[in-house]
Amino acid sequence: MIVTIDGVAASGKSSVAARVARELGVPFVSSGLLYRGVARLCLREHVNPDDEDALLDLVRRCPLDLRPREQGNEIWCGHQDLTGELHTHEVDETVSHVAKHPRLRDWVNEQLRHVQGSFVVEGRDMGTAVFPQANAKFYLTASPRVRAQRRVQERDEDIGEVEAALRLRDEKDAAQSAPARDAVLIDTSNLSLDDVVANVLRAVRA
Ligand SMILES: Nc1ncnc2c1ncn2[C@@H]1O[C@H](COP(=O)(O)OP(=O)(O)O)[C@@H](O)[C@H]1O
Ligand SMILES: Nc1ccn([C@@H]2O[C@H](COP(=O)(O)OP(=O)(O)O)[C@@H](O)[C@H]2O)c(=O)n1
Repeated sequence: MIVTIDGVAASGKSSVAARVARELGVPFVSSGLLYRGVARLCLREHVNPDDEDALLDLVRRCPLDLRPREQGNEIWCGHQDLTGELHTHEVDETVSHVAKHPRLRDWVNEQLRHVQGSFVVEGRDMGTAVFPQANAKFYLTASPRVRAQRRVQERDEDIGEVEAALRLRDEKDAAQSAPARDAVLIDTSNLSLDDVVANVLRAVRA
């Protein structure tokens, strides 16, 4: 069984995916971490994120390994764990540049299609481009203000700046962020995490 949870930045995708996967007893997979991993490598190796050929060369030289773990996904590059370096301001600013290239997206999607068995997968285009055959699909949204409030609880940053950055990333990610026609849309603005998880599980089990 494959369950896809797509949605805009900070709408709750990874938190919901982790909880739903635990309830179903299956792994969860965070596709955004592969894009974040490429962005991290770009920054480290001083590669231009707008140069698709250079990005493809980079992932050939430093292949990234996405490891689904119950407590959270990990990204490794050879023997190096990059997981702790993926949610920085710099990576947030770079990642949408990396994610706009079709051949780089094909490379990411190929990694994701290697995942076997049942799983919950979250991102932007999991229910559309990558797993159109999924058994259940969800698309999470929330107002930019609410999403910014949730982010500042995790990181000590200015709420206005966080909201502006989220809106900008939504714009840059718009091309790959359309909900699947058969996805259940959930506006999480006025829902608790428990409510969202309960809604998703109810629909999956129906
Ligand atoms: N419905 C919700 N109500 C309250 N807080 C939530 C809700 N959904 C997510 N959160 C919190 O918002 C933050 C961002 O959620 P996260 O799962 O990281 O979003 P995404 O994966 O979409 O970026 C997390 O701290 C999470 O606990
Ligand atoms: N399936 C996906 C997942 C992420 N992404 C890109 O990767 C970035 C980071 O995704 P993420 O899911 O880790 O980010 P948040 O939504 O958690 O902020 C997004 O802003 C997109 O640019 C994508 O294009 N397609």
